[in-house]
Amino acid sequence: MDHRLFHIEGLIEFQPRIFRDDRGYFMETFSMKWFEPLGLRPDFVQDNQSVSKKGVLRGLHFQKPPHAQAKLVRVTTGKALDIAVDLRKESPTYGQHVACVLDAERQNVFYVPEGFAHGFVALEDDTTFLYKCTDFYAPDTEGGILWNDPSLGIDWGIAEPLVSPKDEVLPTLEGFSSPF
Ligand SMILES: Cc1cn([C@H]2C[C@H](O)[C@@H](COP(=O)(O)OP(=O)(O)O[C@H]3O[C@H](C)C(=O)[C@H](O)[C@H]3O)O2)c(=O)[nH]c1=O
Repeated sequence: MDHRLFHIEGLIEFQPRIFRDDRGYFMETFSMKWFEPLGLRPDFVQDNQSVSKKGVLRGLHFQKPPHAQAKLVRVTTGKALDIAVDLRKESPTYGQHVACVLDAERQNVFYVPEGFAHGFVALEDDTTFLYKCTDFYAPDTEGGILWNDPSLGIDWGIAEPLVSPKDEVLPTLEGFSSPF
């Protein structure tokens, strides 16, 4: 299992091995063996799936403690630009982000620990986004950051994404008090 770390501590991109043959392909899409050598053992309790048209942007979301979620995200059809923003108050990279392109060709997988706002924009139609979460859905604890907050400096690669009304009114980082 190849993996890549980033300048923001805790974020990991995994590249599972894809066994292709004349039938198609086989791959392991998650294994705790990816995490144990890194000293991690995330307790995933819920799987989610969404399908998005090209240009749909979902995020930047998080759940507040005690229902904060670490996520393991991947794309099984289409392509997405995935974004994780560090909201850990004590982190030297607070407010910084990592962008990771997820696509059905590479079948790469991105791990986002607790303490991050997470979102993605679909770069192709019918982008199927799957993710494992380490806590259950807790709508009363949902929070978020505005996707185009200038202070984040995120290049989403799409000028006018399709954003839900709920996401369009999320707060900017300025004046935001992180719960992490
Ligand atoms: C997240 C979630 C939602 N729902 C229901 C609530 C709504 O009636 C409906 C759509 O929810 P929402 O518009 O919040 O879906 P997204 O905008 O894709 O939200 C996700 O967007 C970004 C990418 C994330 O990382 C989060 O996991 C998640 O917030 O599904 C559930 O029943 N369970 C859930 O875990």
